Amino acid sequence: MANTEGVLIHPAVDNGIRQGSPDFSGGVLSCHCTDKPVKIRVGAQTAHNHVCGCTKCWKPEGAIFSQVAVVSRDAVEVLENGDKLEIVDTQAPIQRYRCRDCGVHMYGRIENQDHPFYGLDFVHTELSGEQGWSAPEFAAFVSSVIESGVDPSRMDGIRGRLRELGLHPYDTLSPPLMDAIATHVAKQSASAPAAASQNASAAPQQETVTSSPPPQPAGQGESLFGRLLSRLFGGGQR
Ligand SMILES: N[C@@H](CCC(=O)N[C@@H](CS)C(=O)NCC(=O)O)C(=O)O
Ligand SMILES: [Zn+2]
Repeated sequence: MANTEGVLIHPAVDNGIRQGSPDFSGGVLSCHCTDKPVKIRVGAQTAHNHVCGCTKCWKPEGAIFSQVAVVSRDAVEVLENGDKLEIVDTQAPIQRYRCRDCGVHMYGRIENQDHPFYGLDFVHTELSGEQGWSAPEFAAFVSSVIESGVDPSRMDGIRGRLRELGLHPYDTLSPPLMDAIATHVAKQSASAPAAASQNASAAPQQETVTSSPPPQPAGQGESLFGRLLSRLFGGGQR
């Protein structure tokens, strides 16, 4: 049994997980600026809340995981000081809007309509004073915390603590989300022109989900899973 004593994940979960309210219908997120804070209305309950260990998602000071959930992009509205928002990485599949003064990420948006999660924005509900937001359900990209400087020897304790909290640790996303992504990619592959997938000497196909990874020529041995990861997350295989 791993020693989980003193392992901190994120302030929103370290003292136990607060359940969401079924009738909760949203609130206002504020950045950390005391002067002219950016304010965003999220006008609906969130879904698929989780803690994420990747290096891209915003984490509060000292936390090794972020807490991030999705909501329909139609429910997200910039209320105040939107002129302070800047996109962290315009090439990333998720365009994260941060306050240029305090660095807090206010929302992440997918502009590529072929992305499996198009239509959903990513938000950090801890930025709101309201209670009732959907509770975190699992831990994603757990091994990625090593990329942020966590010593690999701590991983047993971190995974053990996540399990104690009821946040099952995954090194990508949870199985239902990975299945949804794979279903989307499989449908796209099935509807692609037959000639493109049958002719190994054909020109490389354009990537349809993310803009960042170089397109892979059909028939050069890359697995469906590899294509899925690079299309979704915009990098190489992990
Ligand atoms: N190991 C990588 C994983 C990054 C990653 O794939 N993050 C996921 C979860 S947030 C993603 O969807 N990335 C898309 C993006 O950052 O736009 C890291 O930690 O930087
Ligand atoms: Zn992440």
